[in-house]
Amino acid sequence: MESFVGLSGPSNQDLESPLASDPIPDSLPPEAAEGNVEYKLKLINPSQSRLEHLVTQMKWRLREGQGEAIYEIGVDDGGTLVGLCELEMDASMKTLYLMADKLGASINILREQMITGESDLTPRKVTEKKENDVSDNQSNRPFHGQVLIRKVPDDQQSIEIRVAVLGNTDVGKSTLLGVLTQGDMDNGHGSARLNVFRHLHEVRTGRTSSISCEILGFSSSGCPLTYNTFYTAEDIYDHATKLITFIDLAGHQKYMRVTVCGLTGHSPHFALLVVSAVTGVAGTTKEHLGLALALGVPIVVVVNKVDLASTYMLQQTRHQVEDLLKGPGCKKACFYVECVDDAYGAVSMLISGNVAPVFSVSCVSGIGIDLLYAFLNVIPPSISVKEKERLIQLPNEFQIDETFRLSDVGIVVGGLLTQGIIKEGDSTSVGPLEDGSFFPVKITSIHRHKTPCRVVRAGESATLALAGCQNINIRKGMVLANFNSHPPVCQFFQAQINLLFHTGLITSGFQTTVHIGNVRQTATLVKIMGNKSLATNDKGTVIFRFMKQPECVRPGAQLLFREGRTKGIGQVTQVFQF
Ligand SMILES: Nc1nc2c(ncn2[C@@H]2O[C@H](COP(=O)(O)OP(=O)(O)OP(=O)(O)O)[C@@H](O)[C@H]2O)c(=O)[nH]1
Repeated sequence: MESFVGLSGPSNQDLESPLASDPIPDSLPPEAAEGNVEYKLKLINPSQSRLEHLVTQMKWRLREGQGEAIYEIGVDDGGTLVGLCELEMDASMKTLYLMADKLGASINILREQMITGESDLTPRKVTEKKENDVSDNQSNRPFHGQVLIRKVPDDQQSIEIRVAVLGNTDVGKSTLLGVLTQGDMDNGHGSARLNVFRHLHEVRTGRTSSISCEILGFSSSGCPLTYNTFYTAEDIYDHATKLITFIDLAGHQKYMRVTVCGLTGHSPHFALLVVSAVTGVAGTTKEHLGLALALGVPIVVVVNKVDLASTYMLQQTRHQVEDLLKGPGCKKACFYVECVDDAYGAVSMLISGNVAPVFSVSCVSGIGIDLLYAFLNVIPPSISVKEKERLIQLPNEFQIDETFRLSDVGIVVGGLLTQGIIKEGDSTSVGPLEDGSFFPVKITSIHRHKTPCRVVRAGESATLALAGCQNINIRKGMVLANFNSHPPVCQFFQAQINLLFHTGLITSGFQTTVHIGNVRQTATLVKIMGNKSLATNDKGTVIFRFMKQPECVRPGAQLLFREGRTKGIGQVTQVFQF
């Protein structure tokens, strides 16, 4: 484990010269056998058997991308942008439409660009003339096409991505979500954020204190579906082939606990780290970045409020962001997204892990918002299809992070299904109770995004109405699981930790708030293996004991702990079954 930027205490980051952003590559990396990206040099007049093979291949790429595949046309397997003349490109696109049509998939042309030479802007000639070449009598202008193919898997309503929104207080996180999901600009005085707030005191103070989720849909042609055109979340959910769920988190230090819970409990695929162009990297920015990195959540930076910043200010902020991202534990280069092509290119860079895309936007003038939409339309889930399928095969486990008692429905719980599949009408059990036991319950109805549905699969969040548990005290941190599958309930667990910051030494008896998934509880450090104490940056194997009730914790789960300025991260290595 490395020490993480922003979680390693209050020391100042080293301010060296800014890291230059990487130039856009002239060729693509070689085609990967796995994944959802396929390179095709050309697709001209295929025979029937070749067409069938191409359709099977497209189906496979769509499965790899969990419903989305990217086709790069005019590119050879090695990644060289060879290019096609206009007629070849048209013929290839016709074949691509035919292939997609056979699968009932939609096609969205992301870009069709002319390939130019490296040193000058002269279009590169297609040098090789193949047997099937139809380029005669055509201009030799070679094109490269990038196409998004989308087919929502039969057992899903839409392709879903969860995006956490992080950043210091007042940088415009709630406003940005308001603008993206409502489709209307802000007035600079908080008009756009009103729909995102959950509590009256948030409306009064303008400060987020709780976690709120907002959805943004995309149609199969890539159009954003917002409340500007749809009245309800249900309408958006019904019409979207892709759905982004934003998790708006609190920026103020006072609500850091809520922010940590949102990150650990909602398992976001990506995080938008919002920075104000005016105030730069300030307040909780570093700590939020550190939290996301510790949990392995890929980061996209959004520099907001560019309408208020002078060119000098914006440059200063960009330099600060570059310094922050190249710091220890992060080590990423910035990629500034300036046009739609960059927005699409930023996706593969984000996935490579070494680069963080940086958008510059204004929620008031609307600058850069279209680029964010373009990017969000094409981001893929950050877990592989194999991992998703593995999780679906496991016994059910639904992590509860919200509970409600509704007069007409009874007890309703909200949370994330981390493994397995649950269906309406299933019998399961809820726990652990104070004595570590589970209590049988029935799932009477399921809602996703305020819409009724019958099935939830691993990786999806939902709200479930439960019957048979009126007298049970259901709390956040509990799980729904089939008791026969022996969910790992423990009071004591072992973890490998990295103490990121503490003013002195921690020894046995030290108490801290531990976050593991939806679990948040004070725990006592009862033993440090092979050592008496740990200081800042020390790593060690320790045993924790939950102070109150036992919890359901799985070996391998990531762990965060904090108490005042003390911070640490780690991984559960063993649980001592209750
Ligand atoms: N001029 C301008 N003002 C903006 C922009 N984005 C947000 N604001 C204003 O900035 C203020 C703070 O915005 P919020 O969305 O509440 O900020 P936040 O990051 O969610 O703050 P917390 O909830 O405390 O974490 C509001 O008055 C917004 O109108 C922008 O791009 N330009």
